Amino acid sequence: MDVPANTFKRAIHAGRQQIGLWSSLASHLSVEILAGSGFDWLLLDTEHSPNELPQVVNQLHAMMEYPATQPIVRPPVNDTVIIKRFLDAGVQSFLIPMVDTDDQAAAAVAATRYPPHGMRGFASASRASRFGRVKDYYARAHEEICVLVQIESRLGLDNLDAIAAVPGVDGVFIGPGDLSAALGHLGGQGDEAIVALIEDMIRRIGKAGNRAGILTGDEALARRYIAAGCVFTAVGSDTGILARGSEALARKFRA
Ligand SMILES: O=C(O)C(=O)C[C@H](O)[C@@H](O)CO
Repeated sequence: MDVPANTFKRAIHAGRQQIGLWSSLASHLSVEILAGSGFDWLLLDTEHSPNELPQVVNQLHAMMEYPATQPIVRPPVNDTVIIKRFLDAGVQSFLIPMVDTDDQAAAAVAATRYPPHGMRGFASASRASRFGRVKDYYARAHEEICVLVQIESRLGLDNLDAIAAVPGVDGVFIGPGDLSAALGHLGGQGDEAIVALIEDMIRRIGKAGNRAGILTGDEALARRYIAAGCVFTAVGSDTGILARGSEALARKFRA
């Protein structure tokens, strides 16, 4: 058995646009429904969602029938122990929140590497190695692990170029909500000043030889960011689709 291929990592390194969706419902059933919808990736959020490791394992199982849609897990924090547990559970792509410096980005990469290249703890037979059935797992696991880091603070913005240059960082995601809040535009992800800044950040990430990502539920903004060079683009969320879609249906039958 081979190390499972990370088609998302390979696609963004090849510059192929990857369209994704945010999943915060913490449900393996909703994840299974979304995995068959045609997205390239699903973000399984454990930062802003009551979503814990056992549930994420069930969500990974639910996605296995749809290999064209790749899971990306966002841990609640940039923490070696938490990342280790998700790695052992079989997570191969991470979105690490609130990365402010190149050192923090390097620490996130190191958390996914076995010694001597990092400090990932050794598990003899975890789901990641398919319980020992992937024979060269320890030597090759890093090839199929994708580390995406989030810039979403003023300090992160100041350190953008240094963060984008960190070896092992496969992508730089811009967190529009937290970044706009940090810059005095709380709730203003769509303010033109913020949109223009994000477009410039996307271009800077590309110039640094890295790959930019973003989340926006606004179709026009998503297309602007893709035009600016965004490579992995989340275009909505399960909670948003459910809330707005159910409201629209209810309104159809209200007097
Ligand atoms: O800062 C942001 O915006 C993000 O990182 C995305 C949000 O956390 C996500 O919950 C969508 O609102």
